[in-house]
Amino acid sequence: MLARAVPCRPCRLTNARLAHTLRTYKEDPRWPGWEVIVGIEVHAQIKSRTKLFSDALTSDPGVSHNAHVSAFDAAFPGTLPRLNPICVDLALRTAIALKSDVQRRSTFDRKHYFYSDLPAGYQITQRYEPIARGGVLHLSSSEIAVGIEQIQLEQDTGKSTFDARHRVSTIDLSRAGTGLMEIVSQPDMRSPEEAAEYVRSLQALLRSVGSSDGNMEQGSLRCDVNVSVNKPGQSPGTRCEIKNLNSVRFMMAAIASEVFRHISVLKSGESVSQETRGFDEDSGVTFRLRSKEDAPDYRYMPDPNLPPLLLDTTRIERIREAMPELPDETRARLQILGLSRRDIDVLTSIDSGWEVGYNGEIGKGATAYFDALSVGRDPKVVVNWMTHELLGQLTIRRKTFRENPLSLEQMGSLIDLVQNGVITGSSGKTLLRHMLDHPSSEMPIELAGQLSLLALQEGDSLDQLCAEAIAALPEEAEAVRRGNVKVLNKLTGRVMKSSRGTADALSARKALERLLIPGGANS
Ligand SMILES: Nc1ncnc2c1ncn2[C@@H]1O[C@H](COP(=O)(O)OP(=O)(O)OP(=O)(O)O)[C@@H](O)[C@H]1O
Ligand SMILES: [Mg+2]
Ligand SMILES: [Mg+2]
Repeated sequence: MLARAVPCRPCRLTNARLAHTLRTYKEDPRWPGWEVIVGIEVHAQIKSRTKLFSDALTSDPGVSHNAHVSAFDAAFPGTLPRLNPICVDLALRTAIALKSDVQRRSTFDRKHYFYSDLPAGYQITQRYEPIARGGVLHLSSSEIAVGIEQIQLEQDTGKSTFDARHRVSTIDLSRAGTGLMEIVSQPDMRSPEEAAEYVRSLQALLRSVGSSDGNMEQGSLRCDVNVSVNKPGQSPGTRCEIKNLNSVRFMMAAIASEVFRHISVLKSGESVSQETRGFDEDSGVTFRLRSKEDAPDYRYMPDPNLPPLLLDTTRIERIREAMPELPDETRARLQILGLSRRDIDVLTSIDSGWEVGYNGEIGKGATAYFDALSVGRDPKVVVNWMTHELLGQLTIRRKTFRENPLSLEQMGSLIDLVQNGVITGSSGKTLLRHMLDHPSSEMPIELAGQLSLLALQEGDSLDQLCAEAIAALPEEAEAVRRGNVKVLNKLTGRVMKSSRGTADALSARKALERLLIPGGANS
């Protein structure tokens, strides 16, 4: 019975995982008669100021070569690792957010291989006893839950670059030793789209807990994708692993290309052999790196310099209590406020920096900005201004939300001016564009005055504009006088145009009626 399923080691089958295994097969028109299974290993760089086992600073992309390297990162003999507690705390935040089972005792192993960007000749990882096991990630825009197999801490490598012109390889150790979390999923995805959704949901989750900035383009999140193909109802096929995919788009293309390759191998009567493959971004196909037979022997062994990591309940509970709101909780809350799914998608997917920093302080995130703006204001009005106007105008200017120059006070006051009829909606938009083009600390009300954008109230100046419109369009005015009120729209349009949007359409229409139809309803 499902509810009684007992977790088993080493990969704990949670109830969610078991329930998911029972997912019904849905035919995909791209590959009718075949079922696709995808499991993903994500390497996420831990957002810590210093490295996993040394005091050297972690680096942003673009930092000069070998700028941040300690003697330990360069594998000087006699240097010893010292575990960075911040990296552990951030991995714990991730584990708790993924409902993973934090292990009270975990250990570190050496994975040996020879490569020029790995000065020690081994990488420290957690092969046998990872920091967390099990867990689940609910995909944001579907009902699907993907099981998590385990989360392990490990070191990143350096970077080697081959300069073909000068025929030299350069080694940059600034990245060497940066903390990574390897998050291994269960094979629970069934299409390239679900894989993409998994990665995006995971990115959102990591950002919300502040444990990684999860940026694939900048290399702070990298994916290895495992793909297999089987006939529906049969057991899973042999998996091939595609290494080091650095964009969601390429990952989807790599999965599709691999699925077609497996199908053609199987159709030709042969069997798929387990391989590690790469993805060629130009041709859009995967290529063989090595087969299972020539897989390297990593000679795993416990690292003798690192004692087991023992975590007491107090430390785990302290972190659990300080957990910020998670993306699915945010979505549920925004839904209750009456926001549409589309608006929620936009708001929560904006690359806006830190929703919540490591110390729990609110950053300049889009949802935090929205939350602060909607205090005392209609959330639907606020989200409209944010998603349609502010984001729209930022996008036109090729700016991200991080570069939004409008303070909360300025944006809030702009919304209030429009809501209270001090400026019209169209003047509000003009003002917003002006404030984006000329960032300053001036408040919108002052700027509206300087730019003559204050709404024309009913009275002399509006009447003046109406009189001018009547003089400019005598035939239309006559038609209205004869009772054809439809033509009022044209005259109203004229007034709006000459007022440069500062006239309110309804007031202008009323004023025109009063001037043209004496004794009419509005006189
Ligand atoms: N039949 C399958 N089809 C697709 N994916 C699978 C299948 N079986 C397992 N997987 C996925 O393969 C991945 C295996 O990752 P794991 O880190 O455990 O081992 P590995 O790839 O052998 O080791 P390494 O970390 O050295 O790459 C998991 O994400 C798992 O979900
Ligand atoms: Mg792995
Ligand atoms: Mg792997």
